[in-house]
Amino acid sequence: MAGVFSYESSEVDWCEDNYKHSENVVEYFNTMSSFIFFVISPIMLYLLHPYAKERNLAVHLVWIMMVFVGIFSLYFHMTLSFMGQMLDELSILWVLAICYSLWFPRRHFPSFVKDRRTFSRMVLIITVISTLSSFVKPTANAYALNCFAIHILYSLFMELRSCTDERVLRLAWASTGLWVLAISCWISDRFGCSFWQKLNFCYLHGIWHILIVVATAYATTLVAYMDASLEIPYSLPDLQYWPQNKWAIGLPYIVLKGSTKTWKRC
Ligand SMILES: CCCCCCCC/C=C\CCCCCCCC(=O)N[C@@H](CO)[C@H](O)/C=C/CCCCCCCCCCCCC
Ligand SMILES: [Ca+2]
Ligand SMILES: [Zn+2]
Repeated sequence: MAGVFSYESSEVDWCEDNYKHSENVVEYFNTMSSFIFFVISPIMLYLLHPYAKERNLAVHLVWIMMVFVGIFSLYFHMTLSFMGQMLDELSILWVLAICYSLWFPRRHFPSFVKDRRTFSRMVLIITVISTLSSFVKPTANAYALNCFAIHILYSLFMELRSCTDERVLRLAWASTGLWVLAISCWISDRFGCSFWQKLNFCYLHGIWHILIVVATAYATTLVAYMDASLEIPYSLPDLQYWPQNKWAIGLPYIVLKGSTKTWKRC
């Protein structure tokens, strides 16, 4: 049992040289780049709060869980232990499960699913089964997780086919572009390591951490905005960027320009 916590007990080893900068930290840059989760998550919790308050406070679970993904990612790269690998991957699986439960469009529910509560229960059962199956062939987990991104992209494409709103389309392209950059770094670190070692540049997995967190911020705001337009249209959701809306770069978030439920009752 103690073996699963021991340094380098995972079968996965990223391109960055081990113990290059510290004898206690296996992959120094990959470990340090995990701090990006602790920077972006509180900002997103703050920016999404007006939408979460109006729609459902459970929305905050996404970025609370992202803090845990950051903690486990840091622990994994610091030790390359089997336990670190499983915690890192399983926390991502549960973030995905929360996103699907909250935001998967109702009209694409399977015919036997009547409402979101039943859909969330179905997602919960599938996630528990997937959690148990992840121990069968742990080296396949990361590939399975990346397949969800393909499904998210496909669902977004289907949803946005008829969309003409410039700001929404721009956010969708930005999220997709960031994800393409991120996954290129992940794949290149995995399969092109000897090339990057010759160039003495083995930091692509750390760069993936930074890009995927920003891609997640973009994608979660995009799906939350589409959800708000459908489920709470009276609140007149709009897209803005933090810290400076004029530049239309930075972190996207939702402002509610209309009345809230409470006001409506008065
Ligand atoms: C209707 C659903 C809407 C979903 C919106 C977006 C949901 C984002 C969900 C998860 C966040 C992923 C956080 C990634 C953390 C990375 C930690 C890490 O680097 N782990 C590696 C080991 O250190 C491990 O090898 C990585 C495994 C692959 C993870 C795949 C994550 C899929 C991310 C999906 C992002 C979607 C972006 C879509 C853009 C249009
Ligand atoms: Ca390494
Ligand atoms: Zn990582």
